Amino acid sequence: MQPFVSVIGTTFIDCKGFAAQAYQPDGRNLGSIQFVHGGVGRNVAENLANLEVPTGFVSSVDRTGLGDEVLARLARVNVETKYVQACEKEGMGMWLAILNENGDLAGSISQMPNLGALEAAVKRHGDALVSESTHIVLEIDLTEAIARETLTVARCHNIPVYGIPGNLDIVQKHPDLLDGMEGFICNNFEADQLLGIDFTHLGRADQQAALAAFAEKHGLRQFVVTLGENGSVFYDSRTKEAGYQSVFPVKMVDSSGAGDAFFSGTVMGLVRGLTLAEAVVCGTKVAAWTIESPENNCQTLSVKMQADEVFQQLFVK
Ligand SMILES: Nc1ncnc2c1ncn2[C@@H]1O[C@H](COP(=O)(O)OP(=O)(O)O)[C@@H](O)[C@H]1O
Ligand SMILES: O=c1[nH]cc([C@@H]2O[C@H](COP(=O)(O)O)[C@@H](O)[C@H]2O)c(=O)[nH]1
Repeated sequence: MQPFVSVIGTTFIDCKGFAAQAYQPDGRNLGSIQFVHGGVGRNVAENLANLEVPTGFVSSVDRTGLGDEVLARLARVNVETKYVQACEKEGMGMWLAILNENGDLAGSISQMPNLGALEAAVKRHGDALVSESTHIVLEIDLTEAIARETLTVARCHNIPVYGIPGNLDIVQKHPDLLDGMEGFICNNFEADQLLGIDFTHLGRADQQAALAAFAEKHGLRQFVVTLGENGSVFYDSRTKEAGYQSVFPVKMVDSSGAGDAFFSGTVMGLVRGLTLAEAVVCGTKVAAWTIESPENNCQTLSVKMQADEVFQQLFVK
């Protein structure tokens, strides 16, 4: 059966400042400033489409030229946007970010969109959109109602859900949302908060044991924690497979979007039937390509060629 992944999440416009020299928080910093299409959900939808996974996006945008541009860019890579709500205002969030001279995040401020229109759309169309999908990707920190409605409908239709956090606002208060989820991927700082331990500073074996304990407790099938330049650790509670994946070397341009890209590559692998250990290799590759680009996504054509290459060479047995 041909996969179709529906991504439920936010659209942001990112304003990124790149420091040309050593960034000084209190001083004047010369560099370049760019507006880039962002938002965790939008980034993942574009990445999945670039990786040739048939994808739909469920979100809200502003009824403005900028909103039209977001939809046009997604249409160019064949993302289905029929469930995207056009709002008079506050349909899209904004993310102001400063990247230091090494491409690492030096500071940021987020302005969330108003999630009312998306919540209403999920209530109205949830059943239809889930029944049109083989897999769901859910940005889990939107509103509790969006998360619960999506998970309930997906459970009714027996459709697997992969979760990605935003600011941990919702999942931290309601960790039961992870119960029975197919997959969840977060970074080590989010794992510190969610697991309530100093996950970041554990050794690899203890990190894997902590993932296993959390996943088994929540009936979460696959749990991956990314560790920035130190790679990622993962656990699959069905196969009991635990492991560690190191990074591919990169020419750092902009680290933002790396987590979304890692998530996208891993989900692409899982949707294509790879094991979790194989899928995190795809995630690691897609993250590396994204880090080498000032955009939140890697370039379409090169992604298409390289993703296909990776898949063919490494995993088609
Ligand atoms: N400096 C780096 N070099 C190579 N790969 C990296 C680097 N930083 C991050 N990555 C890749 O991106 C993934 C996600 O990065 P991370 O910083 O953990 O996520 P987030 O962007 O959510 O904070 C990592 O698991 C790794 O595969
Ligand atoms: O409160 C939020 N801050 C930031 C983002 C988005 O997160 C992305 C950065 O992702 P990462 O965490 O993978 O670096 C940016 O595109 C930005 O728009 C978001 O959705 N919500």
